[in-house]
Amino acid sequence: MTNNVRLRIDDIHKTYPPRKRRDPGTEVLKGISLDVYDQEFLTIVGPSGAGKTTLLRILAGLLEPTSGHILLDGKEIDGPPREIALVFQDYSRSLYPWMSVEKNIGLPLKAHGVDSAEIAGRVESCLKSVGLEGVGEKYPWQLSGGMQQRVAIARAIAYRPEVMVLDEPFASVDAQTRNDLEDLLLQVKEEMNSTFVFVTHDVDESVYLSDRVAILSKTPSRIERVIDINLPKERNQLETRALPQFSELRAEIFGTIRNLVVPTNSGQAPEYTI
Ligand SMILES: Nc1ncnc2c1ncn2[C@@H]1O[C@H](COP(=O)(O)OP(=O)(O)OP(=O)(O)O)[C@@H](O)[C@H]1O
Repeated sequence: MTNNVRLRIDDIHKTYPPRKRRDPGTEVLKGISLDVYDQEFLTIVGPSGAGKTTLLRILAGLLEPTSGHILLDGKEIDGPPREIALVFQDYSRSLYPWMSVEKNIGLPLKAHGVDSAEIAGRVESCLKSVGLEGVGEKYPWQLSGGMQQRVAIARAIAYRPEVMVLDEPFASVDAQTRNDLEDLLLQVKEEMNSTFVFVTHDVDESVYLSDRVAILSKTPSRIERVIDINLPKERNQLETRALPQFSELRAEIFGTIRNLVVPTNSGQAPEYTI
């Protein structure tokens, strides 16, 4: 992580328009400001429905904010910038079932005019990076869920993005695959020096992966807190998660979210899902 700001989220407000008469609309984001530094891994967590996906879609240029600005390297974005690659939770919808794995990975490159020899080289090396050598000619439906999500990650990294934006990418895979994919992301980050913006419901995952964790408040949301994850840079599923600082950080994040959902003096049992 450097001190250079890669993405600036500047006073973003978002109100979804009314869906029917008398509906006042849904105010989701209320003044979100946050700098994302070059080469950092920033994770956004918060109560369910806090607007995490809304914020990611805005910063990837897929959704217009009601007001505010997103600056990438100091320039305002007004559509999906080519420097940003996206990975969503639902890999079954993000891969085209009628295209082979290699065609799926090469598609965005082709769309940007990269020549076919270069595409073939990048597809091969990215499949290798995600541990899927030799599956290029298969179709997504011939692969397990975890493998399909690896393909989606390979497609994003083939693009060599400056910024990778990932919305709960591991929510639909089993626990072991999830841990493997977490380590894969950290390895990709090291190799590519990219900046990562990640959303998860899993507090432990946020601590394990991140340099910083931003916690959104309830809707209409603001940034409630940003927590520095001062863990050793080298992460390891067994050792890192066993560190006392790891437990302290997760307790701090859980505590912050719990207080957002149930006031501490309410006497109620906490009822929240994140
Ligand atoms: N297109 C839309 N039109 C109207 N309201 C919407 C739309 N998309 C999302 N919302 C509402 O905005 C709020 C925030 O949704 P969003 O999906 O951004 O939250 P989230 O924090 O990602 O949720 P979750 O934690 O459940 O994944 C929710 O109340 C949702 O119902």
